[in-house]
Amino acid sequence: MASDAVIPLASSEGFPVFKGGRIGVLLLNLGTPEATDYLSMRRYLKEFLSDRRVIEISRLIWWPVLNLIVLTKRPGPKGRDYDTIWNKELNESPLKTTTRSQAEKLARIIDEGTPESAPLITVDWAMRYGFPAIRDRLKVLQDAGCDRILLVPLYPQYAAATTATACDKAFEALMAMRWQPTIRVSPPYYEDPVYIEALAASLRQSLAGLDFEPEKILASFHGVPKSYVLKGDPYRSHCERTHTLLCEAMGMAPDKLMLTFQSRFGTEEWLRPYTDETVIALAKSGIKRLAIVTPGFSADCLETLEEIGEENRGYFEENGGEQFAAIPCLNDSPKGMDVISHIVRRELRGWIDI
Ligand SMILES: C=CC1=C(C)c2cc3[nH]c(cc4nc(cc5[nH]c(cc1n2)c(C)c5CCC(=O)O)C(CCC(=O)O)=C4C)c(C)c3C=C
Ligand SMILES: [Fe+2]
Ligand SMILES: [Fe+2]
Repeated sequence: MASDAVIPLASSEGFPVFKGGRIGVLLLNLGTPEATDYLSMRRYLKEFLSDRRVIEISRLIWWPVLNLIVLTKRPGPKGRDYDTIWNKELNESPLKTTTRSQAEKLARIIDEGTPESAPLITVDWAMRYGFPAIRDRLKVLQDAGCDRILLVPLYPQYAAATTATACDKAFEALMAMRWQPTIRVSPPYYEDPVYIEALAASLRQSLAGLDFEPEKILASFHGVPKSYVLKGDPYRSHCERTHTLLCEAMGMAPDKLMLTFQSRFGTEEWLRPYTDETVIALAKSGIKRLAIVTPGFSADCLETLEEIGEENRGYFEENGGEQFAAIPCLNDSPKGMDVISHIVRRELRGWIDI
């Protein structure tokens, strides 16, 4: 997507010609393995779980646990989980396919909506872990003449383990640059009316397409250890706010559209209520029809397609539940693209009005 068109800056003889005048928009997401085999999975998990923003416990304790236990035991079974959701056509994970498509569609929206300013904007995408690497795509944008870059972390709710680490990685790359592009970072959008309306519209549409009416709906967000929030991470408050606004937009009480947290890792206590325990408790209490929506994920991924769509479906059915639906994320749907393009347009203001 990076265009070759650059704007050379005038330069006296004997000095380099600089390229500038363009604006880059870099969509950022978490990252994903390159393949599902043991070594690819190990490489991905090693990078991910070596991040101090993700695992905050002392390195003295974590290093042996990671290298001797986690990276020995986890790559195999997790690779098999990824196998069940893998995009076989493109031979990549769904997170990559969707993030690329979001960037391509955003470029088209900018192109079609604003023909005069569009040639000045280059849209690209990168992953915090794995590829395309943030450092490499920043370089591509700079080489394309982008002297101003908007970073767009695709996390509606801020967490140090996601948003901050993506920014850290971008600023780490900037540390090595003599001529740094000017950087803006788009804020978390957990209460943005465009996001809430998109979630509500997508949930309404998905519910209308089901052949059953759920008795309960879970709004399941990725968890973090409770200690991270106690130390000052606003993540839980952001999730609560999204949940409250979604309940209002849907006209549903919070005990009908319930807030839960998924994807626990390790032995520490994570944010509660846990999604899996809630699913089991609801099934055991006689609930027969359940739907789960995952508003914290901008794109479907392992955590939604496999953990919710397969694992939690299994828990529900094994414990007496009968009908289950995993509601798709906003992804690159028209509503999903409304959210991303709305944020990008707003955050570019002052640089360029599109
Ligand atoms: C162990 C600590 C982890 C924290 C803290 C954490 C926070 C966090 N993660 C996401 C979004 C995603 N996580 C994904 C996968 C995933 N997450 C962890 C661990 C933590 N996440 C691991 C080890 C994995 C890999 C799979 C596994 O081994 O279980 C994904 C999916 C990526 C994909 O390829 O599909 C996403 C997305 C958020 C939003 C978040 C904190 C708010
Ligand atoms: Fe995660
Ligand atoms: Fe998971």
